[in-house]
Amino acid sequence: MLYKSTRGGDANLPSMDVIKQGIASDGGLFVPDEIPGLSMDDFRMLAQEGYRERAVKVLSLFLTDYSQEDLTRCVYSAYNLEKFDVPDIAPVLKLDDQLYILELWHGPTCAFKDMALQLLPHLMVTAAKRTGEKDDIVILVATSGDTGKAALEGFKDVSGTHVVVFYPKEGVSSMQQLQMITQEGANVHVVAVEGNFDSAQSGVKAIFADKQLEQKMEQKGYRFSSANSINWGRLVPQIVYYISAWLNMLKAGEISEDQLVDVVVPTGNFGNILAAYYAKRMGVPIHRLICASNRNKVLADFINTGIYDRRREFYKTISPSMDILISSNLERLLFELSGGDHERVKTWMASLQSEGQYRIDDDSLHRLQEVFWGGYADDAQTLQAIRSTYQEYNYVLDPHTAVGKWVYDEYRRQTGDDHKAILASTASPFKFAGDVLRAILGQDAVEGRGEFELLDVLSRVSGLNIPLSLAGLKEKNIRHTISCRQDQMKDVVIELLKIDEV
Ligand SMILES: N[C@@H](CCOP(=O)(O)O)C(=O)O
Repeated sequence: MLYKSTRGGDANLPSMDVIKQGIASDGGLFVPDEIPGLSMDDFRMLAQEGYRERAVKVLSLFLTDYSQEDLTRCVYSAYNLEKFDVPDIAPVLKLDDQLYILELWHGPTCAFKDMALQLLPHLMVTAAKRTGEKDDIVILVATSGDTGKAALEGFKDVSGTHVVVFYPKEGVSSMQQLQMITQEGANVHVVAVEGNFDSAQSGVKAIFADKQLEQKMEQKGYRFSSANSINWGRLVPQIVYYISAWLNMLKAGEISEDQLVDVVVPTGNFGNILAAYYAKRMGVPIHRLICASNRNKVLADFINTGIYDRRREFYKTISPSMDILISSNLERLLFELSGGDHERVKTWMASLQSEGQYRIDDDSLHRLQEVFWGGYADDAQTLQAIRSTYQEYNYVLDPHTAVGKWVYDEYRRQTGDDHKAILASTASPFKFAGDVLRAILGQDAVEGRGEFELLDVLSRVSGLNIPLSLAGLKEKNIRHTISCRQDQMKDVVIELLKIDEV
């Protein structure tokens, strides 16, 4: 399987190069030349297997230059009980006869990002080794809260790699910030950026595009890569869990082989729902992909109108990981919708850059709306979804998953669609204990309580254990205090890596 850029530049690259590179040299994103399929016989066989075997099978279809032994080693090193707190890795819980929750937060940082970022370091190091890479890989990450910590945890002390994470100073939850600024490891740096996630992501992309800096890096024996979902190595592991969720339901007799299901994904950067789209293209009988936005509803508006317009107010919400107005991965979907027309993709992306908006053609919009449905929930609706789900099912949602629940209920109300649905649950409620408790118990229960006291209260209310990685933060020292403006990010990287020193 070979890969090419959505913008027509790089082509015919094997997956190891694509994973090492992160982003294409023309600024586009790497996509596979074709999307492999799974037959019903494959599905029947995989239904009898565990998460790891399913992962090896799916990865082997996309990452064809990796040997079976390498993929097996990578997968077994990533998904095990030292890293995840349940043997199923990504369990599916039946909420009622209609809705199934795919819990993606049983990894070390309590967010769905672990599903890919526990694996990516192994894929990256294997790629470096097998291709005879001489340079150290410097991974730049922009985060709205979850990717940063997951990347730090995945890559910490991985030899031959360095990680620099940029997060919006006021734009992540207190627990997310604490997770990042206490990060240990000799090869990691965490930097707060003035502005929002889009500032951090645009800053990182500008650094990737800086050819002069690239040359200086080369002289120092460094090359850049990404751990965001712009890197194809982030997306493939995410396809696995949608396939696995459907297989779990099939095996449990909750659905039959030809029964279509809907998939609901709360998303900001569009990577998570795009992975579900690829799962559908591979043969999982998915009916609708329901894209759930928070008040920053640029994606929901796009799906409903075909106009992507980021020229709007940016809101800080209680689902901060989705506070995003420039959704990087949409570019890959645009490539698919346009039938692989990289000239059209380039025009849309250029318009986004220069005008802050673009409109897709009617054919592409029609194809988009055949598969996707978009809706949104504001903070009040998010809190209400947490409260009602708790009251009705005694199940505690985190605010991001609650956005998904609200939008799903709205979708059913508006369309009458009664397919069974899988809701991607993207984070543990303990990461957002204050807002979750405010929804369940009211403001008074939260007032005056510190972050760790809130964890205790949530544990009592939910009957769940506090994840050890979050409880343990109490004892950790703060190690990262640097902050900068977006226009200083490049200098910060130069300084941290000592690139200018002779
Ligand atoms: N929601 C993310 C933002 C970056 O998205 P990614 O999927 O491209 O890594 C976060 O929490 O950091």
